[in-house]
Amino acid sequence: MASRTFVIKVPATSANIGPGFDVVGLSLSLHLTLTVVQPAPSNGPYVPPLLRYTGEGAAEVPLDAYKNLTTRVALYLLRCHDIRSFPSGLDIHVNNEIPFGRGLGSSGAAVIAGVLLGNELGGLKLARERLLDFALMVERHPDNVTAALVGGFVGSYLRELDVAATEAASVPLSEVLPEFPPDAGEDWGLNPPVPPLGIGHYVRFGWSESIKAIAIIPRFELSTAKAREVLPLQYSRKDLVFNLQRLAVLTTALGQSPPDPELIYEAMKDRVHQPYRKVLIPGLPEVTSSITPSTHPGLLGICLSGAATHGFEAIAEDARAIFKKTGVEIDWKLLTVVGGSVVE
Ligand SMILES: Nc1ncnc2c1ncn2[C@@H]1O[C@H](COP(=O)(O)OP(=O)(O)OP(=O)(O)O)[C@@H](O)[C@H]1O
Ligand SMILES: N[C@@H](CCO)C(=O)O
Repeated sequence: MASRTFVIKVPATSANIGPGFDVVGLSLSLHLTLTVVQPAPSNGPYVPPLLRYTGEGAAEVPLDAYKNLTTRVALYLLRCHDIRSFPSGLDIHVNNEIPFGRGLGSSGAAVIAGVLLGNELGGLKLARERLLDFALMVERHPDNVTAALVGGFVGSYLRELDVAATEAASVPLSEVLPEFPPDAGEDWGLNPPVPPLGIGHYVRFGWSESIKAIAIIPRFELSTAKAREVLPLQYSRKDLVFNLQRLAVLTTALGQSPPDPELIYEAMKDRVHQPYRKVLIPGLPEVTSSITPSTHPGLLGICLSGAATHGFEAIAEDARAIFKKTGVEIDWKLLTVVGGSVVE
């Protein structure tokens, strides 16, 4: 095999879109891009991968391929297919536009980049559905990873697995992606847990081209793990029905042209996660209640992330002013909905 270069491009995502907690996701126009040079096989000594990284997170992300999330996921895929190590002399340049821990799916993108990388390096030719199984062994809620893989406005569910498959899919993350000792090199890791078939299933909804996303990005990180810790384990029937009613309307309403602001604004309300997360994001309740389609024409809905057709700057600047009162500085970006991951 001759030396080859390929590029993996994975979009950012926003999950939940209000009421669709752990169900819906949207791929957005910021990207994690890997440029990979895979040299022709040679008989020389084994050369470990060289990982270089620019952009968001460059100062904190590990550059050891046995510790970095993307390359560990790639290695997991390879080991599940009896390929014990990265090919010799691999050169990976990562350029990342997705800020970490700000609700734009940076970890989901890193995981999807990893499954696509493993698939390419091993020549595995796995179908998208199977790649999703591997991603779901690492990131266990499907909304971000599915939207990052397939692109667009996507709804997904995790299939109810039989007992053996449930056990196989529930192994601790430390067994799926163990911490590699620095010098583990080629011999590490026997029998990684192979994902059951068909864990996640999805459908793509329509998305009206006139709708853009205003990502309001606080200048602090909030890890998904922390944001999940504050959620209750049980909900009332009233709150459950509140969300189901809105989600059912929202999935179609966002695909209609022209979009109906009153319908969408109400359909983006949520009682499952946002009310509990307001303690972690001061200013959120005021932003979601005081910026409305009547005060800000063009606004369609606002959630932990928001959507509009026009009037973007006024919406974002008013959100900035509200957050500022609570001591939170923000940046904002106008993003479009883009296609899924590509390998070129
Ligand atoms: N490109 C990357 N390469 C390596 N590790 C990454 C990369 N992107 C994210 N990570 C890891 O994922 C962590 C962030 O994940 P987390 O799930 O907390 O937030 P998020 O994915 O940005 O937000 P959310 O899931 O709420 O949309 C980072 O701190 C880092 O450890
Ligand atoms: N649905 C998840 C997405 C975060 O990545 C959550 O809200 O915790």
